[in-house]
Amino acid sequence: MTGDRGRTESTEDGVSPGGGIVAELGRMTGEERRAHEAEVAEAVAPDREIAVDVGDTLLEMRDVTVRFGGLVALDAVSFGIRRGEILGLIGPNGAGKTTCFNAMTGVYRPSQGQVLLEGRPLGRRARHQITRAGIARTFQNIRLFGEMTALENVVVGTDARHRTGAISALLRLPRLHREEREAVEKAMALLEFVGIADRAADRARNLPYGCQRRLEIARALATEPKLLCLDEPAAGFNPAEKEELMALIRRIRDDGYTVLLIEHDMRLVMGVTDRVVVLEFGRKIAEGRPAEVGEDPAVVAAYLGVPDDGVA
Ligand SMILES: Nc1ncnc2c1ncn2[C@@H]1O[C@H](COP(=O)(O)OP(=O)(O)OP(=O)(O)O)[C@@H](O)[C@H]1O
Repeated sequence: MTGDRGRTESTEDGVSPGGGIVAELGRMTGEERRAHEAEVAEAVAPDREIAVDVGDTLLEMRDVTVRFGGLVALDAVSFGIRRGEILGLIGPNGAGKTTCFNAMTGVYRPSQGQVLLEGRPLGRRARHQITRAGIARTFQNIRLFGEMTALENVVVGTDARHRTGAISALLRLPRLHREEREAVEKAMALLEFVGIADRAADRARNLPYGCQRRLEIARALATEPKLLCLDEPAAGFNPAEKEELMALIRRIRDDGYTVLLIEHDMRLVMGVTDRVVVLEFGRKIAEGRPAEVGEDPAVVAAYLGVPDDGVA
């Protein structure tokens, strides 16, 4: 830390709200732009070598039961999420999808069973500890800091990774300055990755709905998760926006992340996922490749009469 003291880092140099970067992008040639995009991808997913291990189980739900009083919201549900895949979690309204997310992210404690991340039980860890352990999520109802800029919302996400303690922060030691600058650079790269760098300086509440959804994803990615859980990220999107979102989710996976996707829109689920788990009334009724699961009679029956908002 003493070695850092000689540096002339200032917090100002990183805290530009992003307008400069956007103008710079506009001036780039095609080749410069591609090189820049490669740098951005590198900043966004520094751990992309994890893709080498595609296939081993990252998270395991082992006989997980969640009860609310007399209601069994999840009934001995077991499935694994493999590293490097996009797993779809689908099922009619009230099937238990969000409860599954909540059990994974520490919002609810399973009444029975276990959630294991890389073979280790999450146990009674608090939500922030689970974020640090590597699970990030977005919400069905967007939850952003409306008065903060888009950039600030993502910087807040990077805080989960910071090592600077309260004393360093109070004394404003050099490591804090460095971390602040790195956080802003990383946040800018993430905004670019999700396609909203030009809105970096806008307050979150003033962003169009689609940008807010993308911002939530950027903020979740800022925690450098091993597992990214997306709860109905396409809700309220038109078909063109859904296509763009699917492309983004694939890019996230291709950059080395593992994605769990809750989605109502069957077409979206079938088009983007590697595997699908289907819940109905808190029970797992099917698991497999999207094409197989889509033809499973139990799944077809579960979805009969359920409007598929993906069909235009
Ligand atoms: N905090 C809670 N208290 C009581 N019951 C709850 C609670 N959360 C969920 N439930 C109930 O548990 C069941 C599963 O709900 P959950 O929200 O997980 O379903 P879902 O598949 O995500 O549905 P949707 O697609 O409508 O979001 C439902 O019957 C729901 O009413």
